[in-house]
Amino acid sequence: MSLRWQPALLDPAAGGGWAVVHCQQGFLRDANGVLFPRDWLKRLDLPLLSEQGLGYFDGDQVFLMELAHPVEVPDANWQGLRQFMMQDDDTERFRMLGFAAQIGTWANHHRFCGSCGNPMRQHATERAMQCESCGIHHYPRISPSMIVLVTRGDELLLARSPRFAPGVYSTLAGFVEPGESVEQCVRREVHEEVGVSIAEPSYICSQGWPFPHSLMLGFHAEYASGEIVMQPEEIEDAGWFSIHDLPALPASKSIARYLIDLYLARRLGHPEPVLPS
Ligand SMILES: NC(=O)c1ccc[n+]([C@@H]2O[C@H](COP(=O)([O-])OP(=O)(O)OC[C@H]3O[C@@H](n4cnc5c(N)ncnc54)[C@H](O)[C@@H]3O)[C@@H](O)[C@H]2O)c1
Ligand SMILES: [Mg+2]
Ligand SMILES: [Zn+2]
Repeated sequence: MSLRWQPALLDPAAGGGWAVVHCQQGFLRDANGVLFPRDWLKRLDLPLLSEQGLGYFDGDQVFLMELAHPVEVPDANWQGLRQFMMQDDDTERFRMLGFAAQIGTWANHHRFCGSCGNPMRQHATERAMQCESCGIHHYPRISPSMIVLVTRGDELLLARSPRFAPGVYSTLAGFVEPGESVEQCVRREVHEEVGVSIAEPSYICSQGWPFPHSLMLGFHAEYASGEIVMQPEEIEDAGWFSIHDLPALPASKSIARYLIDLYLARRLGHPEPVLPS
């Protein structure tokens, strides 16, 4: 099956095509969706920070207009990326918007060179920003992060961050630090966040996660030793939950939920879930 959304490097100097409009607050949408005729948008007085060629949706060229702040457009409103994820059954559209949000945020944050302070411009043949003065390149930022389901037989170790929706418990996650392997990160983060030690973690699968630019590397690990000691600030509550009595869980499109559902399916002999790509 061919995918409806295909990223590609398009020249923003060319006219025509469709555009999504993004700023820190989300995407512009109207009754027709998130794609607007690009030439029509160009006639509006938009606070444009950057314009990027993104790729093809259903074979049509799609560009991104990254704005400094949200503006009022008649019969349109702004919607955050998380809302699209929660509402959208159209996973291809969410993939496009996740890509657009990451490229937009990156382009916004690389308008000036971090080395010499001069303006940056888009590289002609690569997805990169290049300094006009010192020549340094900046590629889109991706942050590798581990996510792990720790289990003890029929029990799952789940935790709450103060950022979660009320009542929701999830698997443990954390950013990989320079110089460490993902497996070392799994052990370190589990120890930092809940104080327990684990057996050798096994890799399950990965998921690009555009909040804001993570690559989630998903693991399973059996508990080895130690009592739960919660990390102040990061972890609001943590505990062992029976597979027969689980709390509210993360959104079904997340790898966190997939790792939990996969363990339950294997434990209970049910069909295995599929992680939405
Ligand atoms: N897809 C999923 O199912 C899922 C589930 C949980 C978490 N996540 C994602 O995993 C990532 C990491 O999880 P976490 O928030 O628990 O991380 P974490 O445990 O490492 O702690 C977060 C803290 O790390 C620091 N931080 C922020 N960005 C960083 C970076 N790029 N590198 C190093 N440190 C940074 C900040 O102080 C932040 O408050 C986040 O992007 C989060 O959105 C995804
Ligand atoms: Mg964490
Ligand atoms: Zn420079």
